[in-house]
Amino acid sequence: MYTPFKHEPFTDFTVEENKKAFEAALEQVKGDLNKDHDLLVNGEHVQTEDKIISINPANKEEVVGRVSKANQEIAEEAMQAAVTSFEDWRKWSPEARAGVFFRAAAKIRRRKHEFSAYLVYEVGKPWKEADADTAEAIDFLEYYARQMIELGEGKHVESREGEQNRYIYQPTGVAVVIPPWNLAFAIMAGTTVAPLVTGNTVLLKPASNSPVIASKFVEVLEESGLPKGVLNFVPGSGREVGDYLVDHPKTALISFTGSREVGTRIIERASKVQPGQNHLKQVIAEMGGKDTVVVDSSADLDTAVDAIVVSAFGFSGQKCSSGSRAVVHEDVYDEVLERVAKVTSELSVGNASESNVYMGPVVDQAAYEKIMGYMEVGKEEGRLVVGGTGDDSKGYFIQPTVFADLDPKSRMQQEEIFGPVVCFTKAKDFDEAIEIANNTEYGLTGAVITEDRQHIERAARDFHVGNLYFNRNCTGAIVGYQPFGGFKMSGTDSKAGGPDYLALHMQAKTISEML
Ligand SMILES: NC(=O)c1ccc[n+]([C@@H]2O[C@H](COP(=O)([O-])OP(=O)(O)OC[C@H]3O[C@@H](n4cnc5c(N)ncnc54)[C@H](O)[C@@H]3O)[C@@H](O)[C@H]2O)c1
Ligand SMILES: N[C@@H](CCC=O)C(=O)O
Repeated sequence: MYTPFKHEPFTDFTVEENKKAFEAALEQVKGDLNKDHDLLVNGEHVQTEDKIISINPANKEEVVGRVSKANQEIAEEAMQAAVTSFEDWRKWSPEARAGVFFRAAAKIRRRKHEFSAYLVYEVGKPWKEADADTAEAIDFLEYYARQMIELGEGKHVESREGEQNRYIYQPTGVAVVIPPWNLAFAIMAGTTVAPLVTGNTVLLKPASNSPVIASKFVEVLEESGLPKGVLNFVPGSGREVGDYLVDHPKTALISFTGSREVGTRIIERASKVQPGQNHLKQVIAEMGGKDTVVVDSSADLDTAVDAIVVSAFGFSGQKCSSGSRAVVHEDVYDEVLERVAKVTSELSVGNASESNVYMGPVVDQAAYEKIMGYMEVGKEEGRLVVGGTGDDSKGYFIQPTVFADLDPKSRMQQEEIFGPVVCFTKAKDFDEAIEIANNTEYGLTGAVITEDRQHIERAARDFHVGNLYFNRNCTGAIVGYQPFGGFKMSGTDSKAGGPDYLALHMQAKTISEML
């Protein structure tokens, strides 16, 4: 028997004991940096000459780890292992499979700060963000394992005289999992565990900015009793290994989370039937966002300011759920803008390993240059209110930035910047605010700050996003409470951490038996 699902609590770092424990974990992990990490192919640890060098974005000199890189030959071996091991793994009972992930969750919980410390070093997450990322990873393991047990019997369909009917779920086959670097633990773990616990075998190709945390997770799954070949770890270039696996005729399912550009490319490639392929590939693709916080004239302005700041600058705006647009009713526009600018100018930016830092670096040089490029666009299209500067001499630090008076159709209000930048646009009334909010190609998250019940109902009906929040920020979905996934170009609306998610990794089978 298993206990009911319970969320992993966040750590309160104002408690001295917790702060000390986290400092100790940072110290311990620092001593473990710059080590080699292997591939995992058919249960064998494999090292290659060619490595992904994972760097601390807060300190370019610091190597977090050196991760062996797969090529197409190794990817092929891993694919064969996944195909072979599927025949046994798919027959494991849901309880037996779930048991592996309950054990893994327990191991991660015991070493929670250690995993979070890796996130601090590898992707520059401030303590609280790193802790939340690890907690969400544990939640995904616990939640999906329980869900699989519940789905194990299938769902009820009617039988009738002389005929017994059943409706059961069976795994799809070999899954290729391609996660992003930003929720480097939670999304990587969640998208890996969902296909595994449902009986598929997996090839995990981690993001090149976060292969070390992925390698640590794979180690835990190995120690938790996953049979050889069921999970294969194949870090490598997206274009080389990613394309090879996406195109492979034995690939049955692709679970991708990342940018719109790569996601739509994967959907297109996966739709092409390859020689020797006699099935259609299923694709889950969760992609970018251009998320809006709408502030109504009736809004509580303290709530509005907090919602805009947290949405825009949490993890330096590097979340698909980041609120990079503020659409504010003209009656309160000037006041909200002034107050957001003040709070923004006081946010601390620095090395994420320091406890009091609100915003760490952005993830790498390419991200730094892209975001700094948008600063110039913003100055041309709107008015720079605060921030706009960066420093990449030691790490990739960018000041939190507010632009005002943007045209809703401007590039700043349409393109995903994925950095610490929020752009204000004025709306003459609530209808116009919702129209502006909807007017992007994305449809992932949104928030509305209002005290008006009719406006709540209007937005609930017409604000076209997968995750809509009232009177709070638009980030931080919690497993089981806020199943997460977007509409339009934000993805295939596969709600991660929700009751329908596992079914996307399985095929439903109807069985009818004459009695
Ligand atoms: N909707 C969501 O749930 C969600 C969650 C997190 C991040 N995101 C989005 O992810 C993006 C940021 O993440 P990113 O920079 O890692 O995205 P990305 O698209 O650059 O990379 C995502 C993954 O795809 C791989 N990849 C790159 N090229 C590939 C190819 N040709 N074939 C196969 N795989 C390839 C990368 O190595 C990485 O593992 C943002 O757009 C963000 O909004 C979306
Ligand atoms: N699920 C996360 C966002 C994932 C994308 O980066 C949130 O709700 O903030």
